[in-house]
Amino acid sequence: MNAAASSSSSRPVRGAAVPVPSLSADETGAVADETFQRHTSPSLRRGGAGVAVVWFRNDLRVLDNEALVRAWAASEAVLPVFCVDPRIFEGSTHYFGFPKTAALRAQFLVECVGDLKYNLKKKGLDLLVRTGKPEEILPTIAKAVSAHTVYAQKETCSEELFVEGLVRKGLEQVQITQGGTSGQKKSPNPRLQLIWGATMYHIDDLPFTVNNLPDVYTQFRKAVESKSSVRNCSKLPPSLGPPPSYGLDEIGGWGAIPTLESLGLSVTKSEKGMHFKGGENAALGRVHEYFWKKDQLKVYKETRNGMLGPDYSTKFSPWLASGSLSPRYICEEVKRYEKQRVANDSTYWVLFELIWRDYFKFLSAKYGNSIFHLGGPRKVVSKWSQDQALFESWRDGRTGYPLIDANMMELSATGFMSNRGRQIVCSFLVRDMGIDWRMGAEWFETCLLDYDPASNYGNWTYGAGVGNDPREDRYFSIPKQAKTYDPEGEYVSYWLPELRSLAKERRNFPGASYIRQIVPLKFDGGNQKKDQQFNRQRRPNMYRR
Ligand SMILES: Cc1cc2nc3c(=O)[nH]c(=O)nc-3n(C[C@H](O)[C@H](O)[C@H](O)COP(=O)(O)OP(=O)(O)OC[C@H]3O[C@@H](n4cnc5c(N)ncnc54)[C@H](O)[C@@H]3O)c2cc1C
Repeated sequence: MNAAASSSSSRPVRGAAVPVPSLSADETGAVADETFQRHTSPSLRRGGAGVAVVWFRNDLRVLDNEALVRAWAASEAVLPVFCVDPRIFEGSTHYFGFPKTAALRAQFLVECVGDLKYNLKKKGLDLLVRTGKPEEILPTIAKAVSAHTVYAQKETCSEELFVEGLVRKGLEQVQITQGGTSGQKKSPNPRLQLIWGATMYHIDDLPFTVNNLPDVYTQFRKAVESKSSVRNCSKLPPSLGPPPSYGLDEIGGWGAIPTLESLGLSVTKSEKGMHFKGGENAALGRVHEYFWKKDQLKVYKETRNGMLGPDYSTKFSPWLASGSLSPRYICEEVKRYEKQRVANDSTYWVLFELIWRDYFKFLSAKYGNSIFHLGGPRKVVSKWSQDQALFESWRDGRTGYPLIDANMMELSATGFMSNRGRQIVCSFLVRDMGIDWRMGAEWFETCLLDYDPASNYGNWTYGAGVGNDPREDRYFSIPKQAKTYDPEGEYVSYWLPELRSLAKERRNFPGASYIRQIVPLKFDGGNQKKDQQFNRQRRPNMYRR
C-alpha cells in the first residue's frame, strides 16, 4: 500500500463533520431518478392474483429487490411492511451487556426506512410501519388483507432464522375466508416465501453447495470467478402499485416511522469525522459520487488502506448492511465504469472486496452458530481474559496507544472505522491485551453503522485466530502500522488534538506527552489473568446464539 497516495486522496477534514455522500438533495434525487429509469422495463407483466405482503428486513431498497418484484408479479396488489422489532431497537443488550443497537445505527436505519417509504410511494405503493415483533405483526396483517404470501429476503444467522421460523408458524395459524358471510370459502394459509438477495453472487449460482464451501477465501474466489457469473439487477415495472384496497383501516393504517426519541435513544452528532445519510437515495448518490463524480474508483486499490476522510475507500458498507444498496448494482456500475472510463486493478479490487463480503455471508450459512462462539468454527481452545478495566480502556480509547485510541474514538463518534483501523484494534485487543474477542465483536455490533453479523463475526474470528481458515493468524504491530499508514500522525492528531502540537513523527510515539500505555506490546500468553468466565461457549440469555 502506498501511504502517500492514501493520505493525498483522503485529505481531511480538519474541522466539521463531512456528510457522506456530499451531494446536494437535488443531485441525489436526479441520480436516483436516472438510476430507477435505467432499471425500469415497461414490458414486465404481472400474472398473479390477490394480495402479497413484502416483509422488509435487511433489504431496505426498491432497486434490485427480488422479493419485491416477485411479490408484484405474483399478485394484483402488494403491501410492503417494516417491523420495528424491539429486540433490535429498544434497550436489548448482548451477552456482555452492551446495547444491541446504539443510537447512531438506529438513526441511520430510521433514515433508511423513511427513504424506502418515499421510493415506494414514487412507485405507486407505500410502506406500512409497525412497532413490534414480526411474528405477531405479520400474521395479523396477512389476515386483514387476505394475503396469499409473505415475501422476504432470506437471512443466514440464527437470530434472523429464529424470527423467520416464528413468522412461518404464525402464518400457519392464520385462517382466511373469502366470499362474505354467505357461502364463505376457506383459502389456504398465507405462506412465507424467502428469496435470496444479500450477496453479489447468487447462492444458487455457486459452483458448490454451501456445506462444501472452501475454507480458504482464495479458493472460494477463484472458483466463483471462473465458474459463476453475477446476475443482472432485477428489472422494475413502471409502477409497483396498487396497494390492497381493503383491510388497511382494520389494522390502523400505514403507521408512522419511529423517531429516535420514541425508541428511547438520542444522538449527539459528532462535529468530526464522517456523517452518513441513511437510505437508498443516499446510497445511489454515494456510488455516483465515488465512481463518476470524484472518479475515485480508478485509484481505489492504492487508497483503500487509508483512515482519514471520506474518499480513501468506497464507504458503501452501511448501505450494503441495511440493504439500501445492492451488491449486484455496484458490480454493474463497476462494469459500466470499466467500459466508459478505465479497467484496472483498482476497478477489479472493489469486486474482490465484495467477494469477501459474499464469502462471510456463505460461511455464516455453512458454520451456523459457531461463528459466535469463543472457539469459532474450528473450536479452538485457548485462554482469554475478560478483564473489564483493560476492555474499557480499549472501548473508550484510553490505552495509551494513539493509533488504537483514535480509531476507537472515531467508532464511538461516527459509527464507522476504516478496514485498516478495524484490523489493528482487533489485533491489539486479542493479541496484546489477550481479551475475549467476543467482547470486541459485541462492541462493534453495538456501534457500527455497517454492522452485519456475518461480516463482523467472520472478521473477528479471523482476527482472533479461531476462524475457519487455519492459516489466518495475524499480528498487527502498532509501530509498524503507524509508520506505514499514518506516517505524519495526521489521523491520530485529528482524533486526539492534544497530539497536534507534537512533531509529526512523534504523534504516534508521544512517550510521556500522552497517557500511560495500559499494556506492553506483543501478545504474551503467560501474562494473561485467569478468569472463571472464559471459555464459555454458550450464550444462554440470547435468543440468537
Ligand atoms: C474486526 C472487523 C470487523 C468488521 N465488521 C464488519 C461489519 O460488521 N460489517 C461490514 O460490512 N464490514 C465489516 N468489516 C469489513 C470492513 O472493515 C468493512 O466492510 C469496510 O471497512 C467498510 O468500508 P468501505 O465500505 O469503505 O469498504 P471498501 O474498502 O470500499 O470495500 C468495499 C466493500 O467490500 C466489502 N468488504 C471490504 N472488506 C471486507 C471484509 N474484510 N469483510 C467483509 N466485507 C468486506 C464491504 O461491503 C465494503 O463496503 C469488518 C472488518 C474487521 C477487520
